[in-house]
Amino acid sequence: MKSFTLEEVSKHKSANDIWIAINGNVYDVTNWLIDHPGGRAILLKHGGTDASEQFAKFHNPNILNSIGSKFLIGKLGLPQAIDKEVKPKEALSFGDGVAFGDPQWYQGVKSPYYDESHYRLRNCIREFVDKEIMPFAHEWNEQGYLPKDIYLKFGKAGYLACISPIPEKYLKYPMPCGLTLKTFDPFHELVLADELCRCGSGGVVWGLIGGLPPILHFGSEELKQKVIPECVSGEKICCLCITEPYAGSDVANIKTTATLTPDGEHFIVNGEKKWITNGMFADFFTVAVRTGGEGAGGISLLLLERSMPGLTTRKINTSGQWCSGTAYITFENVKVPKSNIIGQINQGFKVIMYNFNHERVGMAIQCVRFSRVCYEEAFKYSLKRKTFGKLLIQHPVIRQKLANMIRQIESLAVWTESIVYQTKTLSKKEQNLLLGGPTALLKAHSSFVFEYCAREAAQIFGGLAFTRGGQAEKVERLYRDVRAYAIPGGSEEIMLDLGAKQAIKMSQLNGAKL
Ligand code: HEM
Repeated sequence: MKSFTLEEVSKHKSANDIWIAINGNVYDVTNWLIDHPGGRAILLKHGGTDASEQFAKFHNPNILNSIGSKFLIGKLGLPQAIDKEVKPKEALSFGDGVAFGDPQWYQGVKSPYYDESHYRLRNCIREFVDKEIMPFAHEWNEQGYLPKDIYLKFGKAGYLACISPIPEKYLKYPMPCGLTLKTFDPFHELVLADELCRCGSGGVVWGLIGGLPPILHFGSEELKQKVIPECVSGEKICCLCITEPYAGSDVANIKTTATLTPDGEHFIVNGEKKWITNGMFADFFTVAVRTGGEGAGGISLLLLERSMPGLTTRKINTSGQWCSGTAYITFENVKVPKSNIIGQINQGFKVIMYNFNHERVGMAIQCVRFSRVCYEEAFKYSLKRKTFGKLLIQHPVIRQKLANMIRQIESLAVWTESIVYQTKTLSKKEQNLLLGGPTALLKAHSSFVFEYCAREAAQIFGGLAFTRGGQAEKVERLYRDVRAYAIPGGSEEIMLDLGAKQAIKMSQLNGAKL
């Protein structure tokens, strides 16, 4: 990149030719004068100068990577022709270094859960998110979908294979950062999801994560070959269709029917599904249907395809998660080959339940990072915004808010890691017995913490958090995304109730003297 001295920059300060230096880079903003949302006058006032400090007061630094990149013409060099090479100081921590803005183990605190392979994955995915996702999260949410390109990039880099670890025979691209299925553990999954959530958008995260687990764990080999390779490479998308207008957390009562044709070769599917994540973009639909009598024992899971006549998707306008394609889906006499059944007939409830704990822990992991994002953004802002002659952070009331966020985030993070460790070490049978209750309670706790942090961060940002885009972009968006963590995947109320009921059951099993 070309290098300019500040003296050279200072010669460009008229409306016809205006340069500004920000954070060591030089921008030619002549063509941006008319469009600049902060007005033309302020750019003219700072034309020809290093306006890094003033810029920091009013902007989300991300815009330098998105909008700013269009005007970037070079970097700010030293007055001498040759830049002196400055040796960076050995960083104590990984990331931005904001205490509690990243997990403790990034900042020198010892953890038993992570080894060199997790560090490597963390470093790769951070670079990917910073370059390919973070600068565009706002734009994608506003437009209401993720560009096809990002699925392909994410798939090609191997990350889609890490969401639920996929056997190597289905992978078109290798797992990232030298990982193999053999060395992969649930903490790699945690690191990946956690780092992905730094983008500060539940919509982006859900948009990228598809509904593969039922096929992966219970599909026939033929179905696996048909669906998994293309979904893991990012070419196709698979969604999970359980919830209906009449049955949300009450899964056992779904009404969509699948009736066998007289020749026994096909199912005819009729019914509706609601709030289906990725439903607008999906090529494959794993659909919970009623094939038998009432209740959990009459449910099966079927694979449907967009190309099947009678399947229609309609967009639902939601308050958050704007780019995850939430859909209302109708099935009118959709003819589905019998071989598209996932698992055994009338055993679908087990297939659905099989992944519930995994999904709930995943949501807790996301809530931990989203809470951190809210805290980190508010923390940074409180160090630059002044009110009543003092920085926000100098007001005890603001420090109280930040401290209350930290104590909740850290305790949630530690509990989440502890449960992830159980999923790594306990057998599936032991997990079913021991983890259902704690996982339900963790999931409920995580959305309470997330909601608290989003609220408090929004209060610190004030009016900026009431504005879409700009400095509080992430906080404003996450505040809207919170409901997607408090309701789906088992609402807070159902999770708390399940947790309490499991506590009673476990006490009896433990032989507690009650
Ligand atoms: C490459 C240069 C610049 C770009 C790309 C840029 C871009 C933007 C954008 C996109 C916004 C809308 C709010 C947001 O999304 O953050 C904005 C607002 C603003 N900008 Fe800039 N800007 C630049 C330079 C500057 C400079 C040097 C100043 C000087 C202080 C400035 C002052 C402002 C102000 C006061 C606002 C309004 C803030 C508000 O609504 O609260 N900008 N700018």
